Amino acid sequence: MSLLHQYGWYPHFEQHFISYQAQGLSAGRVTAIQGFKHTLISSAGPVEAMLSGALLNSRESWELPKAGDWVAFKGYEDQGIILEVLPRLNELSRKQPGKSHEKQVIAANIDAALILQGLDRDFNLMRLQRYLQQVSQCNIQPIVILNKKDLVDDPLSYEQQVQALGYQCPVILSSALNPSGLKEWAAQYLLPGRTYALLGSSGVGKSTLLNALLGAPLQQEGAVSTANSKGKHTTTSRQLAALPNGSMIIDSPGMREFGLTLEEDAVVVSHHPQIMALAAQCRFGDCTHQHEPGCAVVTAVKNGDLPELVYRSYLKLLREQYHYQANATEKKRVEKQFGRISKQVNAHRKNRKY
Ligand SMILES: Nc1nc2c(ncn2[C@@H]2O[C@H](COP(=O)(O)OP(=O)(O)OP(=O)(O)O)[C@@H](O)[C@H]2O)c(=O)[nH]1
Ligand SMILES: [Zn+2]
Repeated sequence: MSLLHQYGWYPHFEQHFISYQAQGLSAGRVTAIQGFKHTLISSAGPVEAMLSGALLNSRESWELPKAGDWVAFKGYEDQGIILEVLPRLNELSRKQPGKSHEKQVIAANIDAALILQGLDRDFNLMRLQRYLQQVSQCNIQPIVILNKKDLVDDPLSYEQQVQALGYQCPVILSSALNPSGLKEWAAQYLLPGRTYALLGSSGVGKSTLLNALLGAPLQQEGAVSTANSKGKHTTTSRQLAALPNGSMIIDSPGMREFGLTLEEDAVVVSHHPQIMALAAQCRFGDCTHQHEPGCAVVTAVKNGDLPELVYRSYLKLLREQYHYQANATEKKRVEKQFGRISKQVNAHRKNRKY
């Protein structure tokens, strides 16, 4: 297998690359970015590349190469100039914090996202659900990893709580401190030639996990710079790391700041399987599942058929979405409505005494 195929060179990229190949360009995948320096892996091995001026000046920042992107570049020995980014299969993106219109792409061409939570104080179903929704919206398959299982007596109960959310995704109980257990689930879920994004709050064990999977601490690729008389370390860390079994994990700094904000045009409801299934039975096709008569979602919450947590999380996401989109008057109306719904749910809960 060629080096490119080992790094996830799917037919999709191959097809889009044909015209660039005719122009004498090479293909490479971005494994790390530091400032202007892009480290690529190409069929001839690693290449240090810069963006061409034309690319840099003609594109929005989210269109520029990110970890995991495939690019067409002009090679000069082990250096290169990136001329184009090949169309992405998907992008792990979020809305740019503060800037309401710009999206921020953190990584590209991801087969699955490893969403880590620690079974210590970090465990939070509501937050987990937000990750699940965000990742699903990006068309990326989620895999939940409940790490630090060694810290609790009943790890299975946590797994069941996650399963109850209704996402059809693997839920793995893990301890990053136990390499043999780790290798067992990794062999099952991390496949050669596939790319995984590593997500999770600070301290959940991302580095510990990645190092254990690599079998050695992730090498800092920066060396003492000879060009710099101060001998300052350049600290380029690999952002896309190849594991010994041939799978790849993207653990970029951007991922660690992955705020879970929604895309502006995202339709919240369509990414929760349980709500989606119920919505088909709502009286109105455009039901927002808040105040509408004949809403199957609200009925299911009241009957206890839909976990209240799922519904609360849906309302919260919906409210956030309005927060980004709505003008001031609209916002007030929605806030009021949200207050009313929360009260209803609380009152209902009191009646049912749970
Ligand atoms: N008990 C236990 N501790 C763990 C496990 N995995 C990681 N830890 C510990 O949790 C702490 C944080 O782990 P890291 O791997 O640094 O977490 P991280 O997610 O990389 O954190 P950031 O770099 O801040 O994003 C370290 O002290 C680890 O030794 C686990 O499975 N069980
Ligand atoms: Zn409804």
